[in-house]
Amino acid sequence: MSRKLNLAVGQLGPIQRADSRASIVNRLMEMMREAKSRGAEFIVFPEAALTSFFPRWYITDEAELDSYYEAEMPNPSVQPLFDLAAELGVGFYIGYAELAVENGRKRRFNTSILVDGRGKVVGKYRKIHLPGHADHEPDRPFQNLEKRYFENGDLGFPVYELDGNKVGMCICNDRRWPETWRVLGLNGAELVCLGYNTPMLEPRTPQHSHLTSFHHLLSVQAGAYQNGMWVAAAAKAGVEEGWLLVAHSCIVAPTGEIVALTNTIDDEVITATCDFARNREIRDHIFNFEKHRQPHNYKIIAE
Ligand SMILES: NC(=O)N[C@@H](C(=O)O)c1ccc(O)cc1
Repeated sequence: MSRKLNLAVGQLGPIQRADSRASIVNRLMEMMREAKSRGAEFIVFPEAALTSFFPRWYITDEAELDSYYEAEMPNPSVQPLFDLAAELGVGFYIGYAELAVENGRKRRFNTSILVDGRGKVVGKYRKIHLPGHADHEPDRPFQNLEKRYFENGDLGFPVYELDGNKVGMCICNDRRWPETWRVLGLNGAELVCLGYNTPMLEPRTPQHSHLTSFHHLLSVQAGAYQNGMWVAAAAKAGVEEGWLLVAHSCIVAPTGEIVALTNTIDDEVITATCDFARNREIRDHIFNFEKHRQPHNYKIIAE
């Protein structure tokens, strides 16, 4: 019998600046309960799922900036979500802004974790491709200051054993880069979890704004197909602090087919059964890496 995972994606509607961590954690818990009632064993939540997407603002006050980060994970405000995961036996992926102190230095990362069905953290990823800019650009309608507020991730693209399945992670802008998916594929991922906050308006290339959803799905479907992996992609969607974020959270099969897709811009749960035998249909044939890859011709992409 093939190995299967009943999977959910928990799309979040917007989080406004004034929303408390407790109210957000309640929304996540409600979606986790719904996922469980629909038979799911694992749920994927968005990038920066505990706060409004603060890189849209130029923040000069350090204490204010720190208030968007988690210095520990779990911490008292998110502990109820971990407790519920253990109670229901539902693991999860979640993104958050991480504040770490390493060798006496404050470090900031755009981070995600994998939590198993016992409520235990089994893996961490720090976003590698940071979009945007490091300096205030006052002519923009909103900022995209990820290069100011985060360091590039330093953990590579690890793949973790999670309740018997091989699971990798990436975050938002990472999905646009084929290298992300290929490295995860080479590392053995069977399922990749992805959270994102993507504004519909492209301030520097407004002629692409109507393509935002297309580019999102194009990237995720290509990543899944070209590496024979399942992908679960969770948006923070809807009108957040006045700006519309793309929705279209989805579960994509190793064939590149969308098997579940949200149809709102609010909190919404979608589910699908991942049959890991389907990965082999791709990886044993059209994308059989051992047989068909030609890495000596690819050196330029890693230089
Ligand atoms: N959180 C992210 O990485 N978001 C980026 C993305 O979706 O690639 C993104 C894209 C366009 C923007 O104008 C701002 C941010």
